[in-house]
Amino acid sequence: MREAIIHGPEALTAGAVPASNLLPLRVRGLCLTLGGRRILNSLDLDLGPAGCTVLLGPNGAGKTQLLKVLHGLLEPDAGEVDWNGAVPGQVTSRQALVFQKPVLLRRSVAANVDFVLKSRNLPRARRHALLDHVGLGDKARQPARLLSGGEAQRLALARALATEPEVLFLDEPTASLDPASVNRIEEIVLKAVRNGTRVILVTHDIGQARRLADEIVFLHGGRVAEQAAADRFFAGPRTPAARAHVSGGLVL
Ligand SMILES: Nc1ncnc2c1ncn2[C@@H]1O[C@H](COP(=O)(O)OP(=O)(O)OP(=O)(O)O)[C@@H](O)[C@H]1O
Repeated sequence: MREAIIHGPEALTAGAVPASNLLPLRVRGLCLTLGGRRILNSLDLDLGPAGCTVLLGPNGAGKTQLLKVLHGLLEPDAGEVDWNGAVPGQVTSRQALVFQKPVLLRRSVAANVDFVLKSRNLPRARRHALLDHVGLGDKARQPARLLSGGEAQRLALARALATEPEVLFLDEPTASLDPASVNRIEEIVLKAVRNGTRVILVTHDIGQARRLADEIVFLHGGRVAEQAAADRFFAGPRTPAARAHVSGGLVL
């Protein structure tokens, strides 16, 4: 388990957010059908107030679709999503979602951040600190389309952090990045968690899950098959599907 969340001077310089009022999250009986197939099947989930929850599960388990439903981008067929008394559509602006393939404007790095700041009526002066925070301070004038994959992902994170989200959803933020880029992004994520942002992250990288997670949620068959503190989970998953997944086996 990582160290406790710090609300200290570092938090003030790196875009601290106050402890979220959006948690706890309570999900009951969530059902989602896409293309005639049941993706989420009476899924129940409870998330506590702080830290980093990592969603694990085989390809097609429904991790991305679950993030979209929690963030209010997809309407479920049935079930209840309760962000501490609010439905997803009411709280989308207090959350941010970063996709595996970041969606960036075909403008400069700086303009990408400015766009988000302006849309939220936040001071443009914050841009400098945000780009420094993600290690892109020297690339502000560069067109975003010329960034490497890791740099583009860090710009996407800067844009997400610019809104000071209470909840940050990250969908495979380091897929296909080299180890140095993975490290840099993990550092940014850890800082966000320390600063009080509630992080919900999808990954297939078991090492990353061990490094970042306070808690693991394992999805299988459209449901939460297992949920446990990360230490407990990695000491020995209790379900056969999670055991197979962690050990690299085929999950049926
Ligand atoms: N618009 C759609 N229409 C039909 N099926 C869809 C649609 N979007 C997603 N799906 C299906 O929903 C299932 C769950 O998709 P999802 O992307 O949530 O999986 P995942 O757990 O994130 O997988 P991966 O680990 O491969 O990213 C997949 O079988 C996918 O093909």
